[in-house]
Amino acid sequence: MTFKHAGVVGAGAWGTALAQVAARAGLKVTLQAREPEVVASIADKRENTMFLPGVTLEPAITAVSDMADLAPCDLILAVPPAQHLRSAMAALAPHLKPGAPVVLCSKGVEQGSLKLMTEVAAEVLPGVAIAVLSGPSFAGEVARGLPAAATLACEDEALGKAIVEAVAIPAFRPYWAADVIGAEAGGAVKNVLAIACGISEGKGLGRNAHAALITRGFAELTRLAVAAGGKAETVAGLCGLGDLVLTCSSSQSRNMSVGLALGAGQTLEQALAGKVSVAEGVASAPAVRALARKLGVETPICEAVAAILAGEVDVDSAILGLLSRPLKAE
Ligand SMILES: NC(=O)c1ccc[n+]([C@@H]2O[C@H](COP(=O)([O-])OP(=O)(O)OC[C@H]3O[C@@H](n4cnc5c(N)ncnc54)[C@H](O)[C@@H]3O)[C@@H](O)[C@H]2O)c1
Ligand SMILES: O=P(O)(O)OC[C@H](O)CO
Repeated sequence: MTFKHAGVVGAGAWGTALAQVAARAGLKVTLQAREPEVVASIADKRENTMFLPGVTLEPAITAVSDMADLAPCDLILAVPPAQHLRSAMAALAPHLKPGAPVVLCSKGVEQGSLKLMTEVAAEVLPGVAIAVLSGPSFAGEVARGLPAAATLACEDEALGKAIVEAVAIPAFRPYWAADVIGAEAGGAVKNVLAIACGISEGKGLGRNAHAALITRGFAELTRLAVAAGGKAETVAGLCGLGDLVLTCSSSQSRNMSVGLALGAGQTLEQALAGKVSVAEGVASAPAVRALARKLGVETPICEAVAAILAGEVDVDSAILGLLSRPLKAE
């Protein structure tokens, strides 16, 4: 099984960076953008000035507006924000080449339905082979060719390894795993935990608190992934622990940045003002909280983030609440 032509749905920072990777891996790439100005800037300047400025795009990338232009693609990378995956895949469905697999690259849990991305895709694209790409990967670094590694999860081992072969380059190393649920759960929950780490940093709570949040947050992420049907060993890899460490450790993260602003005393509205890019943890926090409750999983840090974002509790009270929890075995 080989692929020649990748279609990328969503030309935000990550969709554009993945288009770069696919082009560098030797694929022809059609990048579908929602914004006409993105299509124009790629055509005119070879640059996505709105979402990934400062990176010259590979000649093999063509930007289009119309989903129908993805009809010849034999491999699809789906990279819209998580809350728009359903509508984007519904728009793609009539144009999807028969047999073309779809790799889900969005990180989040759908509000309302509380569904993971593979569950959403299974509903909108019945019968289509699905894979998940997730891991520690800031788009700007990947697009500039700095080294990164990620998990490429696909239940069908032969297909998963064929996708790995198709998109791998020395500077972007996907590792195959069978466990799609573990891979996507890690990416969804780490965004919520990164907001918590940002709040801690913004409040000046210190490095000890930061390490405790990452570690106890990882316990929450693991519990939720396992309860959802994933495996603990999957989230101990790039798509879970790896991405959690990255996202909780850098102000390059949009999620951590929102937390930093909240911790410094801004309102959520102020923290998000003027941003064209998406901080997925903001939309996913209430869904992660509701999903954890539904599955009977204790996630006190995600609960605290969801409560702060919803305005149910202020930052100081939420921190006090976490520090006052009953002591227990690790
Ligand atoms: N940026 C990264 O470093 C990175 C890395 C890995 C994964 N991701 C994930 O990739 C996904 C996309 O993030 P991004 O960083 O590429 O986006 P972005 O923040 O750079 O851009 C916003 C995206 O949202 C789209 N959008 C806005 N409103 C929309 C609507 N109503 N319907 C459909 N699409 C809409 C825009 O077209 C654009 O593609 C997210 O789930 C994110 O977690 C991002
Ligand atoms: O900027 P963030 O917080 O959306 O994180 C980007 C990627 O998910 C990091 O792997």
